[in-house]
Amino acid sequence: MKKTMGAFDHATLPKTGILLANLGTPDAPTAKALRPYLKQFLSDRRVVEIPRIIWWLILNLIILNLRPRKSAEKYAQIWTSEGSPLLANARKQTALLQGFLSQRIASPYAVELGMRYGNPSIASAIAKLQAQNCTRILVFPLYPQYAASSTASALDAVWDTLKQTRNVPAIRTIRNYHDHPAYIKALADSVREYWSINGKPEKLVMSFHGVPRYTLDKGDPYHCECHKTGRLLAEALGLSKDQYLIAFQSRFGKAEWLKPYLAATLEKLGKDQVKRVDVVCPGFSSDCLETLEEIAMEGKEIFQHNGGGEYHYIPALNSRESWIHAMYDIALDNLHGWVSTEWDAEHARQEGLKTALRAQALSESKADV
Ligand SMILES: C=CC1=C(C)c2cc3[nH]c(cc4nc(cc5[nH]c(cc1n2)c(C)c5CCC(=O)O)C(CCC(=O)O)=C4C)c(C)c3C=C
Ligand SMILES: [Fe+2]
Ligand SMILES: [Fe+2]
Repeated sequence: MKKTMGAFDHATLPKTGILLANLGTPDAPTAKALRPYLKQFLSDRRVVEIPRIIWWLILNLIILNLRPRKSAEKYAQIWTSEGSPLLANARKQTALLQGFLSQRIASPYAVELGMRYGNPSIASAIAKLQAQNCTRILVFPLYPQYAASSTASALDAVWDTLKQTRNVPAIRTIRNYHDHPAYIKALADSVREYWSINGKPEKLVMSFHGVPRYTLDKGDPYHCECHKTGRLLAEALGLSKDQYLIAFQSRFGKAEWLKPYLAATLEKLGKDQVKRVDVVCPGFSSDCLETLEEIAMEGKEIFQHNGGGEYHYIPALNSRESWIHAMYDIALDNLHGWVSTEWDAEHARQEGLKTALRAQALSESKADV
């Protein structure tokens, strides 16, 4: 009989898998590639919560006819020789974390990247981890602040995949790390480094991806977690309350989203003739369409069109060493009992396990089934 992915095998040692989960991106900056990506994204009930029939009509009759072309034009402006910045950055983070862990974790482990929408899918990442005999998986969403539309949606994709799996691994999930000291330090380091090269602004704007206002009313902690990250980053940078602002970007649709909107904030700062504004996006672990086009290009246009002075976008954490270090710290906080950092003890444990497995396989191969 054909064995399924991740099928039990007596003779192999179990590993711990780390599944880095991010949002995903289209395969190409074209309307043809944008259509299935947007269809998958915007059909997610965690992302759009309005009644299905009404939304089905709006999505299929209006949005999927107009948005793919418009979004493709935006993606074309930020696409690189390595493809989508979000995917290229997430791949680098995966490889760097894998390398970083190899110097610190003595137990067998594997790291894979899965995207909630598009490729490589979360299902393909889980299949790769299971093929490497990972019997335990830590799901690490690359969203520091929890939102149902990002974090919970990534977890939905994990459960949906596991529903179709016989030999389900043990699962742990990281809910958030908006106030983790290593994450805040990585953010503060990146801003300080930017300022040491480019000088300081009159105002620092911390811009987070928006979500509909009703999600806050229904109990989503995202708004509060963004504010806490903002406050901790300001404290780490020694900023007073009048030196920084928190705003929310990327409003989608007609409903009210979290306020203040970034566009209105930049418009006001421009009208107030602020001499220099820097914008940082602490919620995005990788640069992507939302930072490189909406913040670095559109934001600059809004600020300066309204009379503002210099405008700087401070890059996302991407593959900064302090961020890879923070990813390691956050992962390790959630891997207690699953991995060891003590090489000699772990080596002895692995040798013992191998011997026990060999003996067990031998005795079971002799036993009647
Ligand atoms: C913090 C992370 C994110 C949350 C929360 C989030 C919510 C959310 N997004 C949309 C609609 C769109 N977002 C789009 C792009 C996009 N969104 C995030 C992150 C979060 N979204 C990222 C990192 C990106 C960029 C992806 C890339 O390829 O670079 C898009 C697609 C682009 C476009 O057509 O504008 C849409 C659409 C909603 C409705 C929502 C919460 C309800
Ligand atoms: Fe989004
Ligand atoms: Fe956007």
